[in-house]
Amino acid sequence: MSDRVSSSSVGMERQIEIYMNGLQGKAPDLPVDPDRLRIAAREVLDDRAWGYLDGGAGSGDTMSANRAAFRRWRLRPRMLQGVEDRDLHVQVLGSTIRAPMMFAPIGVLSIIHPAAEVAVAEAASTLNLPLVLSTAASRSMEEVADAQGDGARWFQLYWGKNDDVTASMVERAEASGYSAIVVTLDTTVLSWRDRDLENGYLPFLEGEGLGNYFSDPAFRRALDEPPEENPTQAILYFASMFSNPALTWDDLQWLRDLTDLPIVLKGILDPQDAKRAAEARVDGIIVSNHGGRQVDGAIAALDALPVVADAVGDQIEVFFDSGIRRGSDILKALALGARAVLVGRPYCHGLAIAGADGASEMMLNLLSDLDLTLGLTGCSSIDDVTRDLLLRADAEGGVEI
Ligand SMILES: Cc1cc2nc3c(=O)[nH]c(=O)nc-3n(C[C@H](O)[C@H](O)[C@H](O)COP(=O)(O)O)c2cc1C
Ligand SMILES: CC(C)CC(=O)C(=O)O
Repeated sequence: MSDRVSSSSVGMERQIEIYMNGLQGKAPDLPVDPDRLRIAAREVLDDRAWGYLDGGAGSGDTMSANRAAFRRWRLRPRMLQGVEDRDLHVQVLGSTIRAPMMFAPIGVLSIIHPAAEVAVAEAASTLNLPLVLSTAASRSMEEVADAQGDGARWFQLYWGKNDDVTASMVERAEASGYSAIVVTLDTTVLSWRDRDLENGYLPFLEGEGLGNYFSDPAFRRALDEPPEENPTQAILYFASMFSNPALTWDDLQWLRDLTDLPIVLKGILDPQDAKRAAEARVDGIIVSNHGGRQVDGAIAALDALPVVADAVGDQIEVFFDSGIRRGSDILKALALGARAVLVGRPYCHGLAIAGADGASEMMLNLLSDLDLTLGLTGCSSIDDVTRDLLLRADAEGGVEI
């Protein structure tokens, strides 16, 4: 038995900080409840930016399904497991990270906060959690890398129609210290998005979120005039080339030959695709439906996770996003086969309200919730989180034991 009389952890430290502030009459800067945080973010954003951030494809059915899927799994905690010292570290693509959580790639953050991706990089640096930076970042990937310092970062690639631009993006990512290329597969075209269509709004068409393209030498070479002199031409060129619906599995070899960095495919939902990814010698996959933003009526990402994880076994690493809001959601995703999860909209809610501090506070709260829930279920490390922890619930949330 341990002879220590007190224990501490990121979760307890955060609780104590919040309760001590409360004693002095100081409320947390952000709502702790992710649903209330979302509503608070809505108050500070204009209708068009809000519609873009919060919206999904079509009816929003898949966004709702993402959340509902978490409720169909219940945790069965174990007692007296000696959980005083908890270790949240995990190995991803050969590196150790502080906890199985990352900032998901979200484009055009200039519509959420003027400091955009630079603020998110600062938040990632403060918390020592990895950032996955979008190709459609409002700021150049080099500026974001400088803001993050030596923290872990991956670069998300929109593999477009101009091979020179794709190669240039990958070279720049290598040169500025990004340690993996995440290729997003589920956005071959932009989906039918009711709210953006009703608002007649796409941030890119107003020049938002193109800083990383506008700073790219190959992108600039493809234009007759520099984007500063003729933004309209640059924007239209971006819209025509940013993605490439003609790509097939055979094209992956081109990318594999282009870089020695690990490659992770984002947007996998089908076990056959997962197997193809393993055959294609990529290093990982992200089970994701893009936060319900692409295929209206697509299956919940969490429903896809266990089948996909089983299909690839230990051949490649499996990550997860779409609908993560709470520590228990992360535990469920880990138990169903994910090595780590990506968090999307919630950190943007924090960013909208309080910039870098808001994004880091939201992620710290989630990290704290994860730490405490891990211990409360009887686990001391991420390796302890196995499928035995979960039971499948029926539609009413009941469980047959
Ligand atoms: C406003 C917005 C922009 C996004 N931009 C990108 C992007 O540029 N590249 C990408 O791979 N995924 C993008 N995504 C998808 C996220 O990376 C992630 O898959 C999704 O947000 C996860 O779901 P969640 O928001 O429910 O956590 C975007 C999502 C949102 C909400
Ligand atoms: C289309 C991209 C540039 C941004 C994105 O992934 C999204 O809006 O979901």
